[in-house]
Order: sequence, then structure tokens, then C-alpha cells
Amino acid sequence: MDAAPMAYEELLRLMPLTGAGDINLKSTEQITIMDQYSLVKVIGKGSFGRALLVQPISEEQNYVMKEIRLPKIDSGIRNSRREAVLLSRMKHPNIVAFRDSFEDDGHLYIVMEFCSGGDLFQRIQQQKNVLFAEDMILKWFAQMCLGTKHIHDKRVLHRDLKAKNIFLTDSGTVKVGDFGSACSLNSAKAYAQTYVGTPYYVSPEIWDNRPYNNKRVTHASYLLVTSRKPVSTDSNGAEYSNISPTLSGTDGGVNNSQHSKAKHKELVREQTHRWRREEGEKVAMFLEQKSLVTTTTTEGPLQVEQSPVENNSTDDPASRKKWVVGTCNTVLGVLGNADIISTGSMENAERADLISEAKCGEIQERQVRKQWDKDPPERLLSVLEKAQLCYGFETYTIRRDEHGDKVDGPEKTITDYSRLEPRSDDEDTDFEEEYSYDWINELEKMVDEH
Ligand SMILES: Nc1ncnc2c1ncn2[C@@H]1O[C@H](COP(=O)(O)OP(=O)(O)OP(=O)(O)O)[C@@H](O)[C@H]1O
Repeated sequence: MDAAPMAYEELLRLMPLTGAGDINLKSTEQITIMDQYSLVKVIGKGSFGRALLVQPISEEQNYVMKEIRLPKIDSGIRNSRREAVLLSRMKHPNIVAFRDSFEDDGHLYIVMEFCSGGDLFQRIQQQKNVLFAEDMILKWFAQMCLGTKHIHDKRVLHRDLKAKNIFLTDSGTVKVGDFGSACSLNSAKAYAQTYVGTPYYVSPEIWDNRPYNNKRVTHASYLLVTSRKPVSTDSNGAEYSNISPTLSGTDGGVNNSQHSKAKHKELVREQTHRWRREEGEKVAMFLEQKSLVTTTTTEGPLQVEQSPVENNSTDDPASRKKWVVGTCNTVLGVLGNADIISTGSMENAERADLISEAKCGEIQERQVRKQWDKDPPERLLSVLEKAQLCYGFETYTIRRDEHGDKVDGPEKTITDYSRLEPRSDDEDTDFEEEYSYDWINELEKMVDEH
């Protein structure tokens, strides 16, 4: 049954492009950017158009306006509009907030929150291979999970969770963005059937043409922790490169003094030493939500197999045994055993010293330290201690299919009627109050719910 596209059509018909600011393009109206927004600057170019920094007339705040060329064919137009529709359904402090969307002169415009810290990919590049502080990684990772959970709760699959699509605000909050590849599911148990995404971040199962789960937030996290891309596209995509986070290009140029270079090397040496193979495996299991199994006993690359939980047809007792041995049930258990959250490799002051020399990391580090003064890592750690891996992340099973961009599911079609209800101005703008957002509290609630 081709139920999901119908649901999507229905959604579009009922709500062609309704934005928080209620600027709807009616056929007789001509809305130009300059009627409503003034252009501050062009901040980038994507494959489908430009990203503009704009300011609404009579407002001080800046927003990003994505200008997307609408294709000529109907299905292409529908796909472009999907980004606006799905983004508009999200409302969470860890997701880039939708403001408005409209069409004009063959273009679709999506107006959204401006994340002045840029994207995580840029941020990682600015580090020039200097590892992030572990507490910062932990904080970002937890926020990515919260944002992703919200997306899944809304029965949406992002399908392109990668560092370039994770944004940072000037207060250091992480926001999932770019819903250009997202799709909507009919029900919590629905199956999507088409692969879209970015090759490096594709789950190994997709490369293998096997059923797969959407866990790509974990791939972005891998990059965050190791500064390396998770999957080699030149190895048929079936293997992960060794997860041991040895850094490459250690004399990256951020630290100009001999002193800081030596410190940097010392840090890298320590990290390399600490990340023994078995520790890497545990982290790999965590990052892949237990869908990684190592089959090699040598130092070679990790072989990836399907999770035994879902792999009923090829149930291999040997690999099942590997799962049982050493498997931790709590997030903290896995992280703790993996030694990834230890901050013992350098004195805090030394690390702060090192990072403060990396120009671009300076502000972030200060902010994180400030944040931890208020919310000591212990609180987060105690939340993670309670968090069961199997409950912490609800996932959807996705099947790959050659036959088009469809989603399907065993339950009857559900339209997100909540999206059609009128919303108050307060609701539409409360993402601006992110400073008061207690994300650890949110995480605690999530864990307690289960
Ligand atoms: N909400 C945002 N806040 C801050 N910067 C943003 C925001 N959205 C996009 N950008 C930046 O604008 C630039 C263009 O983004 P866009 O999403 O249009 O394309 P892309 O991600 O570079 O490529 P692709 O078309 O493959 O997605 C990127 O540098 C991105 O970091």
C-alpha cells in the first residue's frame, strides 16, 4: 500500500506552506524577500541554492533564509517543499527552529533560526586536530541525542545526520538542522524504503543492501570524538576504518608556539595509548548502539555485522556470544569502560591553556566551563548511569528499496494534525530563550520515563 505519500500529499494540501509568521503565498500575491526581510549577507551555497543571513523588517534578530531553486517537475517541487514542512513540525531547543516559508519566482524560501556558531564540521576543522574536551563532547552528544529523539518522536527520519548538519549557537548549544533529506513515517513502527544521505555517514548495513536502522547521529558523534570520518567509501562501504582515534596531521598550525605543539603531541600520544583496541570496540558498540560487532582479533579494521537483535535469519551463535560478553546496558557503563569520559589525561588548567590557544575554540571552551560550573558533569553522568541503552534511543527499522521514495508501515496512515493547529506567538519564538533551557533536566525526564 502506498499510504505514506498520500498522507504527505494530504498534509501539503491542507497546509501548503504555513509558517510561524503566517506569510502564506497565495497565487495572487507576490512576496519578495525585500518586502519582509532585509538581506544582511550571503553565508553559503548549498547544492540546491543559497543560504542568506536576513533580518525581518522591524526586528533586530538575524535569521537564515535558505533559498532553494524549485525544480520544474511536480515531484521535485514536492520534495523541496518537504524540507519546509518537516522542519516546521519540529519544536525543540536542540533543533534549528523554523520561522517561516514561502515561495516566490521559482524559489522556495525557508526562514529559520540563525546558529551563529556555524556547523559542527566547520567547528571540528577549526580545532585543527586538537581534541575537544571530553565534557564538551559529552554535552554535544547528549544534545544531539535529544534533538534526534524529538525528530523520531515526530515520526520523522532525518536521514542525513552529519557534522555539517549539526549547528552551534553562540551559547554553545547544539542544534540539528537541514531537513533536506528527511522523510515522514506513518507510524512508530513504519518502514522507510529508500536510501538518501551522504556516503561517508551511511550505515554499513545500507552499503550491504541489508535492512538498516537510522543511527546516523552516532556517526556524527564518531567524527566529533575522533576527528575522522566513520566509513571509508572506497572499501565498498562495508568496513569501518579502525576506530582507535589516532589523530592525523598533528602539526596542524593552530598552536604556533613550540610549547603548545609539544603539549598537543603529548595529548595525542596519551590518547593513542589510552585507546586500546578493546576500548575502541566498546565505544564502537556504543556509537553504533550495539550494531557493531568485531569479528577480527587482529589490529585490523573493524568488521561490521548486523545487530543480532534484528538478525534472526542469520543467527550465528558465535557472534551472539561476542555480544553477551562485555556488553554494558547503561550508557555510562559503556562510556565509562571505554575510558572516553575520563578527563585525567591532562590537568584541566593545562588543557584549558592548550585550547585557549586555538583561536576559534576559545569562546566555546569558556562557555562550556561556565556551563559545567552551573551543572557539574556529575549530574549528567548520574543521568547516563541510569539510561538503558535499549531505551535511550528509539529507532526505526528502514528497508532499502529501489522503487522510489516511499515510506510505508503496518499501521494505518496518521496525519500530524497537531501541526495544523494554530500556535501562539510565544510558542513560535520560545527557542530564543535557550539560555534557560535545562537540557540535563530534559535528559533526566527522558531516562525516568523509561
Ligand atoms: N541555521 C543555520 N545557521 C547558521 N548557518 C547555517 C544555517 N543553515 C545553514 N547554514 C550554513 O549555510 C551554508 C549553506 O548551507 P546549506 O544547508 O544551504 O548547504 P550545505 O549544507 O553546505 O550543502 P548541502 O546542499 O549539501 O546541504 C553552510 O555553511 C551552513 O553551515
